[in-house]
Amino acid sequence: MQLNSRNRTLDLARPVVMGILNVTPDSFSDGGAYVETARALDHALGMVEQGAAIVDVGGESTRPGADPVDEREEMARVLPLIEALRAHSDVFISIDTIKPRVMREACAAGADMINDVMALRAPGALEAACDTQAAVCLMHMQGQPRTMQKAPVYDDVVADVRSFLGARVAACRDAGIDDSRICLDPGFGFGKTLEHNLALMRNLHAFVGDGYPVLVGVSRKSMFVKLHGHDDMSSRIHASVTSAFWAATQGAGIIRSHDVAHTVEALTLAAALADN
Ligand SMILES: Nc1nc2[nH]c(SCC(=O)O)nc2c(=O)[nH]1
Repeated sequence: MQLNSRNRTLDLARPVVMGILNVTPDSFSDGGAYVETARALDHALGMVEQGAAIVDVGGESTRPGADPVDEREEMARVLPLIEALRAHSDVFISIDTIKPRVMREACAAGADMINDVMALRAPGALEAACDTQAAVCLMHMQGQPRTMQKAPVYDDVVADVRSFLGARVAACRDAGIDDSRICLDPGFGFGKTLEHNLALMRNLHAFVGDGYPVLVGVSRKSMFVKLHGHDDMSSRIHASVTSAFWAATQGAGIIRSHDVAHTVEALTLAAALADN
């Protein structure tokens, strides 16, 4: 299994880690820590050193309740970092954005992948993904970040999310985006209760069976607070790393994580235990 962009191929024979780099003042987990480009670059290169195969750059927080950011501000945050990172590393760079203009400018600056929590539904997003020839991650979200956690409801969350992603894949094909550039993501915490998230985790093999690399993003998310009945960062990190191990055993291809070194270790153990 691999993921192609216009001039890079990501080998997914074994699951890889996508290191999260939020250059946003309000990101829930590390908001504001890496806003200056030099510090952000340092952190990105550190994650590469720890074994990240992808660095996911985000300029707009999509945590529940987050305020939207205009595209000029978002580009001001992400483009200097993408340019600097491209100049210092050949790591796969993804841009975590829903805005077509930001997609285009980020790819022109050196990004290889568009990570879109709206699955290219914004007007112009499919065209941007097609024209840039970037790899794309299509993620499921029910509703909008500001309100998605109010009362999410599904007939059958696994079937509903798979059906949505299937429809988005069809839209990508119609737009001329090759299957080899697509990965899929159930969107943990994006319009899901704890029970919905657990059902999706339990059924990751079904998503894997749909034939596209599966990206899993549970890192430091509040679903673990509800599961464990208490909230501290180390507890969220332990649960995230354990989930990474589980996802790897179920065939996930990409694990999105704030804690790269620990997640790389979990995937190394999963590979060692697999009969491959
Ligand atoms: N593909 C993908 N992209 C994401 N961007 C965020 S933003 C909130 C956070 O960093 O937890 N979450 C995800 C995720 O789960 N999947």
